[in-house]
Amino acid sequence: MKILSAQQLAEADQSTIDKNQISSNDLMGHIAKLIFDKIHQRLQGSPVPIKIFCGIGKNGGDGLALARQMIQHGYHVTTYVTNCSKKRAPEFLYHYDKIKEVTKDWPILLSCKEDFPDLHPQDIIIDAIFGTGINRPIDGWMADLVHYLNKTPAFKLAIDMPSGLYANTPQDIATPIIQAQHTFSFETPKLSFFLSQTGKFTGTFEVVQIGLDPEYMMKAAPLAQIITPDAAKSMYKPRDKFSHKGDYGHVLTMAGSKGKVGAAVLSNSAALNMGAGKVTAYIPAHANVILQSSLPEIMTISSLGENFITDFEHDIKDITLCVGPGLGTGDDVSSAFAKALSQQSLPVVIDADGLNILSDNSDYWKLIPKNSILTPHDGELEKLIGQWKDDYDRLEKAKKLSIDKDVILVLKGAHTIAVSGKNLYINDTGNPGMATAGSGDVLSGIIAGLLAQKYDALTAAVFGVFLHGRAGDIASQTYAHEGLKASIISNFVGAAILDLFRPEPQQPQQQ
Ligand SMILES: NC(=O)C1=CN([C@@H]2O[C@H](COP(=O)(O)OP(=O)(O)OC[C@H]3O[C@@H](n4cnc5c(N)ncnc54)[C@H](O)[C@@H]3O)[C@@H](O)[C@H]2O)[C@@H](O)CC1
Ligand SMILES: Nc1ncnc2c1ncn2[C@@H]1O[C@H](COP(=O)(O)OP(=O)(O)O)[C@@H](O)[C@H]1O
Ligand SMILES: [K+]
Repeated sequence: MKILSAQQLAEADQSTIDKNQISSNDLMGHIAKLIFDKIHQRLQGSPVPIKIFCGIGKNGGDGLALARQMIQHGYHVTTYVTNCSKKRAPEFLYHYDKIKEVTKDWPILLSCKEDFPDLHPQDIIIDAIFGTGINRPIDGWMADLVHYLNKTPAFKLAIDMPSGLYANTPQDIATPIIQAQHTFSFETPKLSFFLSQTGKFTGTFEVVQIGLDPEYMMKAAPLAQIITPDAAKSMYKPRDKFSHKGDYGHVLTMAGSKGKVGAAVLSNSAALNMGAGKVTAYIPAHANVILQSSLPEIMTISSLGENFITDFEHDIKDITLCVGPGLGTGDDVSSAFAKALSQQSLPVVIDADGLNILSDNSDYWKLIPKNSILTPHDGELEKLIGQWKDDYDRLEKAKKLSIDKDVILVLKGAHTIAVSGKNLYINDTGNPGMATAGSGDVLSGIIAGLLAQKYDALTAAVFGVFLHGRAGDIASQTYAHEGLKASIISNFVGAAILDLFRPEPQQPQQQ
């Protein structure tokens, strides 16, 4: 699913109106009905007090159109209008007028702090103050209103976006922004929903397909794409009946050091769980027994170094190299890392200490095969690209590195983002239970497992991240977030694959 900018969404809106010969007012009425249906499905006519706060732009118009639907269906609605400017959108004025048809209670105008209504914890607050048209921080008494709404424990539902949040440009998050519990986002989510500084303001979010012009949507160059379950499913390659293990590649991991052999166990085991035909662990000598007894399915090659890998010699052909988990960064390890890389021509996976070695030895960049996949968390990323000003700067710097070095970056986080040149692929699976030691090692093994099975590098990165997160989601239904461990996530990779083919849950019937 494409993520478009606020400007593109406004153009798509205009193009829809132009082509379908639907007026902007009617489109807004249509959207209000879609949102009403979703709210009605949950509230089922409950007499809970609903307070809708409307701005004076189109977002406010959406709020007024929704208020009309809700009043018509017998909900207890009070509508407020933030009277902050004389410059009211025509759509706002139209729906402001239309509300007269369903109620004698004219919307209450708010112009200063003294006008703020009493709020109660059981109220439902609908935020339709600003949407994608916000162009500066909210200030004055409107800032007080946002703080006032944020202070109440009442449930806050944002229309299109939490007011105050920008869709796709940097902002100071200390400025007033509605903290919503849930957001209905029109047509696509906005880029800010997925970034660590701004994503928290939406609460959970849901995309409402409002039927914007398909031609515009198809042609528009996205800011980023979200990997949907359907997209992930289309990446899957089923196995051939008459295949053998040689058809599914050979992962060779270069991982582990004294005290961090578990990292090697986790990445090797994940490569197997992902379906690599063969897996060999290249490890420090002391780790041999540990690997052989914990993973009977793998083969091992011991380095001469007892506690660290100090060299790289093997006689197997056509390997997919996965290097870095728990490796250490000493001089001997670094030269073994360089030697391993210099023997590769196909994409490799570089994680953890592999990335740290690379940051310390810029001349090693030339050894990295084109389309290799680098999987930094933010600490490792900062060493690679330097400090960033904000989340958008982080993405720009990552794009530059990806282009300059011809590699794919997997920026790990709550929404992991794969960066391939100027293209961004955002992951929407996973949960905070995955913030646990070793879950990144599992990801590196999964991606290497896919590369070995001849998934192209970008697919291996994007699909691997999707499956890793989905495995964590399915496992957390049994283990809760707290009980998730990296090895459990790894053991649920198969369940994540099966889940790709689970039938869609039936939507409840509308009344
Ligand atoms: N394609 C789409 O995405 C569609 C969007 N619609 C709605 O239209 C919204 C965008 O509408 P608008 O462009 O009218 O924008 P908004 O409703 O977000 O408000 C913009 C108005 O507020 C003013 N303003 C901006 N920042 C302000 C601030 N900090 N303090 C005070 N005033 C400020 C602007 O000058 C402008 O007058 C979307 O969020 C959505 O709710 C739908 O109704 C139709 C389809
Ligand atoms: N809050 C979260 N929500 C979803 N996924 C998460 C969250 N926190 C971490 N993860 C995922 O868990 C993994 C952690 O990797 P990493 O930090 O390298 O851990 P380690 O070094 O312990 O292996 C990444 O894939 C990351 O995307
Ligand atoms: K809003």
